[in-house]
Amino acid sequence: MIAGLDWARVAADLDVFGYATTGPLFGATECAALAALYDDDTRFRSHIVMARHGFGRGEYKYFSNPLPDPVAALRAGFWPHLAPIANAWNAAMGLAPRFPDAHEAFLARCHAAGQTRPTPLLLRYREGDYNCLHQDLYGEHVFPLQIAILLSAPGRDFTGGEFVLTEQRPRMQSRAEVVPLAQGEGVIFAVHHRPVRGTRGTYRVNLRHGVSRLRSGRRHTLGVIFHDAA
Ligand SMILES: O=C(O)CCC(=O)C(=O)O
Ligand SMILES: [Fe+2]
Repeated sequence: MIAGLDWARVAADLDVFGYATTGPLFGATECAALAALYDDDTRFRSHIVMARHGFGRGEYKYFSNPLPDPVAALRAGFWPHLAPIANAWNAAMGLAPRFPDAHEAFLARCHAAGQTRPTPLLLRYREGDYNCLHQDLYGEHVFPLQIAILLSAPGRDFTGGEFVLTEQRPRMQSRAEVVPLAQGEGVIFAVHHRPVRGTRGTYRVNLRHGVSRLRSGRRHTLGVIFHDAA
């Protein structure tokens, strides 16, 4: 399913918009099974109630190792496709880090720098909940792309609760995008910066992502971040 994506389209969308949708990655049954893990506290290393930190309203939990098979499979499966894009982005932005062919090798680099805690997470929102615009940076080592997968069915399980991205361009006003997702679909997006070609060369734009307020229902998401956390 990952290898079967139209990777030329994904790479082009990432370069033009800073994000790309994946089409369905999981069916409704797999989505429900992943969302149901939320209540199994043996699977997680920490639980964050967003309102306590000023992050918004709603909650999330970071998985502990070993990651559930589908989550580990997403990290390993997307990596070989995303690493070349990330390398091209860092080259264009004048950032030194380059990413190895195997995700394990990048994780070893994170771990050696003290970023040892796994970052994939499950999020749960209820009516009135939202996720403030943010960036998932957890230390010096950053993989510039991440994925969020919608596990709930929009319109049926919840209304509102749109995935939003903003892009802050140097000395210009910010631009917003709302990303429509189907149940089981993912969005690949820039964690922090992305390169944009201008008339005077390439510059970096700063991205943030979040979720607009749920009008009704309940929404679960799976977040896949490729760097581990300090
Ligand atoms: O719930 C969402 O769609 C966004 C989740 C998120 O912030 C993330 O996966 O990093
Ligand atoms: Fe996030």
